[in-house]
Amino acid sequence: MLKIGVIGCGFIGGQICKAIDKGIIDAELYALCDSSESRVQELTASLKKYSPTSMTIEELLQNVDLVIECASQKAVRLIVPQALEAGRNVMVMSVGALADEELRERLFTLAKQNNCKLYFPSGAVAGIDGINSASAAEISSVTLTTRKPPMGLAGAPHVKALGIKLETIEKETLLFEGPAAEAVKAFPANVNVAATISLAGIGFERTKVRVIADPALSRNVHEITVEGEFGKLSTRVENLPSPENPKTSYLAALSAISTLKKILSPVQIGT
Ligand SMILES: NC(=O)C1=CN([C@@H]2O[C@H](COP(=O)(O)OP(=O)(O)OC[C@H]3O[C@@H](n4cnc5c(N)ncnc54)[C@H](OP(=O)(O)O)[C@@H]3O)[C@@H](O)[C@H]2O)C=CC1
Ligand SMILES: O=C([O-])CC(=O)C(=O)O
Repeated sequence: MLKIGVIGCGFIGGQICKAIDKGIIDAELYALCDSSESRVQELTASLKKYSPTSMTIEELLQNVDLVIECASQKAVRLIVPQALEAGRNVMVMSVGALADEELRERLFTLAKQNNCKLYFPSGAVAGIDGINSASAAEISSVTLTTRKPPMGLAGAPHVKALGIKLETIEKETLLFEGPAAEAVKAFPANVNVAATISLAGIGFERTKVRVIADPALSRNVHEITVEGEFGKLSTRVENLPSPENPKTSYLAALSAISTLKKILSPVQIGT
């Protein structure tokens, strides 16, 4: 049975572990790692079937078949190269880290050299399948518009750097407009989806992103528009935010669970 190690025991990590524990994913939950040991213990205590071992990153990488990163962009830079060097397959949630071209090339080269797979779930958006298909021909434009309740954007470097007072925003306000390469740095915990869209489509410089704070919203809304030789594609998802981490939508965790099921299934549906 596939041994899974989860790095990051927050909302997404917790949902993945619970899905494995319930038998929704036919794999063994072998190890956990988090910067906070109490978070590991709390998650382990909530499980019924598995009692994964709390490990350091180095121990975890030596002991599992598939490493799941659901921690932070910083963690991707630290962990994913080591995991691939150790010959492990890796699922990455903090995809925004791949806006760094040097890191991206390194990870893709290491995956190839070591015959490993890198998985990037669709996350909190719909339409990655369509972008993948469309990219087999010419794509002329890709735009992501993300709308979140203002406090869902709290702590973002862009918000801090500009001194934006989120609590005083009274109407829909455009906070950022620019290429995905900049968006994922400006909002590292909010628009990782922009990175996944960039990887599937026309890259981090040509993918355009708008981030809007809207106090009228209670959901995280992601809209994608793609135009190309295939025609035009538009998707819109109104995501319920996680009650534990309002920056993250529930669908993002479900997409990780669904990707795990796909990895383990002999039947592959969709692009
Ligand atoms: N691809 C996508 O569509 C989406 C991606 N994401 C991204 O996925 C990641 C996980 O999201 P979520 O579960 O909501 O986040 P949470 O903040 O709920 O959980 C992340 C956990 O990982 C821990 N952590 C961070 N860095 C490290 C590290 N280097 N080593 C060990 N543990 C670490 C955190 O600890 P501490 O709090 O102490 O830092 C925290 O406990 C985030 O980067 C998020 O931005 C989220 C939504 C959608
Ligand atoms: O969960 C979401 O709505 C999207 C998100 O935070 C991200 O892509 O980083």
